[in-house]
Amino acid sequence: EDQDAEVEGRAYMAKLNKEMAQLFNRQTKAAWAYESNITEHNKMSKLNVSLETAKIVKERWLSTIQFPWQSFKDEDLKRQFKKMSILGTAALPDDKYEKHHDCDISEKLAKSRNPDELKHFWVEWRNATGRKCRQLYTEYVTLMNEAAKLNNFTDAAEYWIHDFETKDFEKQVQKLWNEIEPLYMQLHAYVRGRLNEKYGDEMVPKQGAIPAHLLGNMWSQTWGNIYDFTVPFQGKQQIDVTNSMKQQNYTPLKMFKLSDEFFTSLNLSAMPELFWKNSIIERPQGRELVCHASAWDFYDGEDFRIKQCAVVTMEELYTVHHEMGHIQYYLQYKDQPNVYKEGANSGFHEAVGDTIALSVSTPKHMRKIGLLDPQSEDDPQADINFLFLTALEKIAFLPFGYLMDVWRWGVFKGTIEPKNYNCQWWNLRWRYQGIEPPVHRSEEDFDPGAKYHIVGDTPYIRYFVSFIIQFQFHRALCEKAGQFDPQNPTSKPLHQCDIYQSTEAGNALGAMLKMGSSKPWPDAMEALTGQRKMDASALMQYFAPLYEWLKEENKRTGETIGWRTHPQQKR
Ligand SMILES: C=C(C[SeH])C(=O)N1CCC[C@H]1C(=O)O
Ligand SMILES: [Zn+2]
Repeated sequence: EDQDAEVEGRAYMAKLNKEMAQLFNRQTKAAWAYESNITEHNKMSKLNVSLETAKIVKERWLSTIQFPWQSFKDEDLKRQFKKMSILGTAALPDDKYEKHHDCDISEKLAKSRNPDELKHFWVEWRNATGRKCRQLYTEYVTLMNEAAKLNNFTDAAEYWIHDFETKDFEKQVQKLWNEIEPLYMQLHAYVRGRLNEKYGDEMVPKQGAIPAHLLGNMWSQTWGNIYDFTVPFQGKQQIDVTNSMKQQNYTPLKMFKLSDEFFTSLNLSAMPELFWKNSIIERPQGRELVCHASAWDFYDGEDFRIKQCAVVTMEELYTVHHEMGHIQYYLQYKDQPNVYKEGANSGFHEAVGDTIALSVSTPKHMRKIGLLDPQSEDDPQADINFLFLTALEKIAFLPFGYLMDVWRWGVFKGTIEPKNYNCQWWNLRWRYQGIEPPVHRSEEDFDPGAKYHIVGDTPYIRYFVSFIIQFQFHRALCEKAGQFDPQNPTSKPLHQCDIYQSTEAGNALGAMLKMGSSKPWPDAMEALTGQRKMDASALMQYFAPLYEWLKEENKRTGETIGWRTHPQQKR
């Protein structure tokens, strides 16, 4: 009768996928209504719909786990049952589920060159956000661990890591970081040297950690905003194309159309009419909304949206491509059963747009689309400048992308206790990023809570994974586009590759994206790159010329590599 159970299971799963699609469509609509117009009414209806959805999902889960799916013959049907037998936070009783979805905070970004003003923004932001959330966060951690245990996980760390379907995942990401750390140390030493020149020994000690508020980003997670005074060779072609975009009257819509055209040039899907009708690409007047950029799948195969308060800058042009990458993934796997409508793993979903942006950001491509003077040529110094700007976005990010969930895994496992939340946060920030707070911090503060993803319950290691695998994707696509030769990697440098208009590359990317999560991610990785593991070699190959330059330059100027002194407790 196992045979009958499998036949019945197949019909059951087909029906369940259709029902889940409708449930998720309704839930996503309610979430969109709230996040695009924050009112008490929209908040309550989002919550009610979430509770109703959780109740139905839990009922279906109870019948799903009744099936003897582990003994089914059909591997694909088994995979669908396996995925559907993880209930997640819907396992929580209603009153607890409700509390788990609170403490959402919109975020703004601050940039200036006045250290006192920066310090003010840095401190005030944390007083207005994280500090208020510490107690709630502690309760959230308890609930998350409770939900994890209801799903037969030891704690929420195991539940989150389970998503990557990779045994020894934590070891793999630690190994990747160890391979990249020497490059990060060189970049850190060079940037600290420039900050020391600008702000002096008192504020930026030559051998110490870098004060967090001077790096051009509220969380010191990317350093692109201080490119102007840290660039290796001044006076070269201006690769920050923000001014060109403004001079050419770029609008947010034009930025999205530019990105759409890149995808169609690869023979990938154009954005459907509904996307242009339903998306929010500029901050609307007269209402509160969550401005953190996001891409939405409404699980009906037609309705896909981006919500972004886009402004005309180069940084935002990259975010546009990042979000459009999510939508492209949704479009490519829209015919999969509902249960497979996700990335091969969550890092894949974050990597698609960034991979495209690696081509878009090249001076070669910027000249093609008229944002860079066509006469300007790629002399070796301009080339280093370009690699340096990309490193400020990609290499500077890696320790932050790594430590965010190292801290949270510790919190969920209980190795980081509430009484040490902030102290352990700064220990990790010092150890991995070589930064320190500009003012004294105590356990009255809750600095992790100043980051959207921490209070928004969004895992973060996906971005670390994305920043590694996007270079593997880029290398494979460049090879297919005839713009990189693995036998002779320096003949066509990887960082100068632009896959624009290559249908070979686009077809290969599309084939991987169409899979959704229907196969374990190593199969998807292999389909595009021929590799079955995450591998830092593509990233190291991309940045090799910069790495060599940094080592020579830091030796020439006698920079100390690393940060000797422990965080001085600021008065
Ligand atoms: C753009 C998004 C939405 Se999925 C984002 O949260 N990112 C993209 C890169 C890192 C991370 C962040 O902003 O912290
Ligand atoms: Zn994303």
